[in-house]
Amino acid sequence: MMLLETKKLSRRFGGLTAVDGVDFSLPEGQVHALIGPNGAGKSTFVGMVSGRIRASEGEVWFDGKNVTPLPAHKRIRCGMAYTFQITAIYARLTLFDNVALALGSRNEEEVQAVLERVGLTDRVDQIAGTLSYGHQRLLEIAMGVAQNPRLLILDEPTQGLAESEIEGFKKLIDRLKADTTILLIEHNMDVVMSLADAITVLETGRVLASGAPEQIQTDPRVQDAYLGTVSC
Ligand SMILES: Nc1ncnc2c1ncn2[C@@H]1O[C@H](COP(=O)(O)OP(=O)(O)OP(=O)(O)O)[C@@H](O)[C@H]1O
Repeated sequence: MMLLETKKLSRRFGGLTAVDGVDFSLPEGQVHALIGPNGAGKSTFVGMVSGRIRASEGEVWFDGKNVTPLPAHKRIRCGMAYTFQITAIYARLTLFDNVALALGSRNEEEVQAVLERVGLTDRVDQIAGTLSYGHQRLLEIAMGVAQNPRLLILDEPTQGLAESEIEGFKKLIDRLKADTTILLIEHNMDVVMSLADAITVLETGRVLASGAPEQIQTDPRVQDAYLGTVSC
């Protein structure tokens, strides 16, 4: 069954159509990467999926229900979680408090179990703002997985990470995908190719191509528009 579907989803900002009639489906259990050049509409698309941005037209279906009219907090209750391009942690609070807030519980075992999933257990009492940038991003993912989501949306999770942290991130996604369907906006093609079961390429708000990584990598339209490889 499809966990997430969008039907002719569009968003206009004044005269600009940022997302233009996107049909998209994501089966349960998949890691699906959304790629495309800057301004292609990726963040606007996931904003409409999560309910932070209102759709101009079209529908979002989640777990067999039309969630288009639901505000973001109700979609979270349905099982969606997301992290943003910019980190959204409580910088003055400890890791424990950050995760406890996301969990809605101060149960020590539960908080530790969440931190364990992202490999931050040894920093439970540290003030979040003093973490390295890479660790702050991991904490943010921890706050997303704390809700045990059916769908985890990650908007450019590796942006600003060091090479060594990116390797750790790939292992983290490998572990998380056993329990969670993942929609990943990502610019790093190495990360996309090693993690994604399927890829959708957006260009000027439209789906340029969608399919398995091998298919996308060799698609001449994608190479021309995005991957920058010369094709004959
Ligand atoms: N609130 C807004 N008001 C006006 N225009 C907007 C707004 N949000 C996005 N846009 C425009 O919509 C288009 C798509 O933007 P969006 O951020 O969704 O692209 P993106 O693919 O996520 O880009 P990037 O990779 O740079 O994050 C861009 O032309 C952008 O300038």
